[in-house]
Amino acid sequence: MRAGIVGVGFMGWIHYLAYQQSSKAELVAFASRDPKKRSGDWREIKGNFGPPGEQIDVSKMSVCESLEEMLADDSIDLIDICLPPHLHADAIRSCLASGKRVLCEKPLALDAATAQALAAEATPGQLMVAHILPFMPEFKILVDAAKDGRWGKPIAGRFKRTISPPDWIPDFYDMDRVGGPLVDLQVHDAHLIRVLFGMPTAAACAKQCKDGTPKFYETVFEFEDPSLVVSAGGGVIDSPARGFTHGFEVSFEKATVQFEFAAYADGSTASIPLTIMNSDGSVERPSVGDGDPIAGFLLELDAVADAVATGQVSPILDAKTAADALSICEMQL
Ligand SMILES: NC(=O)C1=CN([C@@H]2O[C@H](COP(=O)(O)OP(=O)(O)OC[C@H]3O[C@@H](n4cnc5c(N)ncnc54)[C@H](OP(=O)(O)O)[C@@H]3O)[C@@H](O)[C@H]2O)C=CC1
Ligand SMILES: O=C1CO[C@H](CO)[C@@H](O)[C@@H]1O
Repeated sequence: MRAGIVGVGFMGWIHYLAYQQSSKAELVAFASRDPKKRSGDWREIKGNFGPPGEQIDVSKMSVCESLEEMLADDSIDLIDICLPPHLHADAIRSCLASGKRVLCEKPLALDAATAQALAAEATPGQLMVAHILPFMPEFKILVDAAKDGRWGKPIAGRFKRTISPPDWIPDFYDMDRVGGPLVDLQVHDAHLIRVLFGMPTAAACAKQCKDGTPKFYETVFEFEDPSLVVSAGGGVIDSPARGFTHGFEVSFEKATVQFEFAAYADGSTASIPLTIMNSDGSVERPSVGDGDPIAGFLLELDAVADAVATGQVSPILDAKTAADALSICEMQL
């Protein structure tokens, strides 16, 4: 698969690193407004995981000033949209109109109705959404187990995702530009909940707001099956001390699976490693690799390349499921 990235920021850089490791997906182009980045100087890119940006070799790539310029290149199979959320819908529509396939970073759009419309406008398999959790080894085991039934059905889940104030993201609480912590952050867990448990029918959400946008919340979801016990919590705490934490405890009929990771401002980390508590009382701690954050993105891009090659899109990348994730976020507004 020959891909071109639009938007060279944190995710553009992380995707770039994953393309370098892929044998299925090749990055052949990128579009950036910034002449420095077009010259290969990506050193000022900042994010909250992975290595810092570097000087990259652009000599074998098609370097564009705009998405439109990249869309004119017939040799590109897929546009990889790494733009801020408020630009996703227009960029996707331009790509669809040019007949390009698209991988768009989460959230698919700023609201569920737009996301559903985009999913409907795309031809089958044309639009995919980069929800990363199901490709991260600690989370992938949940999706694999729900699919193959190794521990029976998933019956309960508690999900947590909390960050410090994301001062590096302009307009974070603006629902028309980023969407705040529900749409920008909890959407990861919302997508996972949708994949594992199906679509909730209602949500009871306790929340604190900033300028009318939910900032910190704890939510219990209802499903058609009243026996499912599923909750998600987190948001933004008022301190830079703990930059990021995420985790879960998910019960299947025959096993409970636990994981948590936290990164602190002093450079320390803490974790509950992936742990499986079997109903017979045994405890397992499966190996999940060396913790390289690029590993999940590599699996994600390879799954996208497989979809482009075969026409069969993994349900994890499905645009309608990504739109459902936004509906789950909106249930809590
Ligand atoms: N899957 C995950 O774990 C994560 C996903 N994300 C998602 O990835 C997406 C991008 O986020 P992130 O990389 O952090 O954002 P950044 O701000 O770091 O990068 C976005 C890039 O888009 C381009 N851009 C910004 N504004 C404009 C504009 N007005 N017009 C055209 N281009 C613009 C810029 O690139 P240039 O200078 O090259 O034009 C900018 O560097 C978001 O949807 C976010 O939610 C973010 C973090 C983690
Ligand atoms: O996972 C993430 C970490 O937090 C950021 C701020 O909400 C998100 O954009 C990102 O998707």
